[in-house]
Amino acid sequence: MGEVDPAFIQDLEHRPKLSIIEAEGIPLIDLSPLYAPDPKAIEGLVREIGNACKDWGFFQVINHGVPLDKREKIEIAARKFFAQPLEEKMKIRRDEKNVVGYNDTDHTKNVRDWKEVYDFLVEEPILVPASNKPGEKEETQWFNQWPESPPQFREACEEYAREVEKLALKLMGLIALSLGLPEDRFKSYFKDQTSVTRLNHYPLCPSPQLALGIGRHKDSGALTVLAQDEVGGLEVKRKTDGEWIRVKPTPNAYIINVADTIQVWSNDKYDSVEHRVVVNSEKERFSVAFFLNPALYTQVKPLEELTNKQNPAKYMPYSWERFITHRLLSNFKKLKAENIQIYHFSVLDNNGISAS
Ligand SMILES: O=C(O)CCC(=O)C(=O)O
Ligand SMILES: [Fe+2]
Repeated sequence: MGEVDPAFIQDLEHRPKLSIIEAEGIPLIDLSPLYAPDPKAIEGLVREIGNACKDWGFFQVINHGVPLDKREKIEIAARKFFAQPLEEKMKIRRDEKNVVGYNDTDHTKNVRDWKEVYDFLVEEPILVPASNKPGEKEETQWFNQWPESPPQFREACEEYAREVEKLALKLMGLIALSLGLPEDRFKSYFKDQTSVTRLNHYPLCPSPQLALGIGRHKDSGALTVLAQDEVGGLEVKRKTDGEWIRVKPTPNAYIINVADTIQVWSNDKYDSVEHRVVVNSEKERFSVAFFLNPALYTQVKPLEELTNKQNPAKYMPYSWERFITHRLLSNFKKLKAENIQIYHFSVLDNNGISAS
């Protein structure tokens, strides 16, 4: 990636501003009560999590229980992997058959992102329909594609994902409690999870005012656990006024965001919030995102306990299989139409995609 190809250039309204607003407001939550259970402390924590989900859709956590050495190991492995020549990385490139692996041509809302990524499934293989055509009968399996080098890359990735998965599931328990539900309310959805871990590399960009590392978007799963390095660049759209707020790097903290599936389960009590990544011309940036996704056979719909006559379901049920296959099979190329979104299943705003 040298000069800025027009494919990367954002429309004027989406270009990053030169002035940065750093996020004082994004809550920093101490999870230590989880590990020294005192019922009173957990109550306070649940309240904090609920408020953060409602007000921001984003928060950072410290004392989260993920060992620092696992994070350091995957960060080193990621740097070594991305530092290899392109032809080496292209050996494990993602395509319509192998939906996880390396890619350097992701588009978000039809503009190319200034980044390269490596994805792997947390549980594999996953048995899926061979295409996202309606009525597809043929099945195929999704597998991880591991690079030959650097050595210990696979081990670093797998160990990291196991630890972050525990944190993600604990957070789902706290979120359930914050919605007035039993702690294990969401547990069964993740028994056969389709979670993905993504290594992101944002190279130096000669024109950071024109392009974005990843354009504005919402994550589609349940929640995301993100490790960003010390460079910074993640921006969150503040709910109160729509301003883009920079999330300040906090050493060894994780950034958590509510994603689309929680928005639907909670019947819009918690929103999935837009975010994006600004790149820079002096420092390359790395991040690791763990997307906690439900099982393929999940029918995503507002939880019955959270809906009633006064507050009817705002979404029609939709199949996670359909949603994720659509996203994974299309996210590496320019689309003619907008990608699948939860509002396509909104009861009020259904513009034609049937919820099968
Ligand atoms: O790199 C980051 O800080 C965020 C990446 C992100 O939002 C994503 O991969 O969905
Ligand atoms: Fe994201």
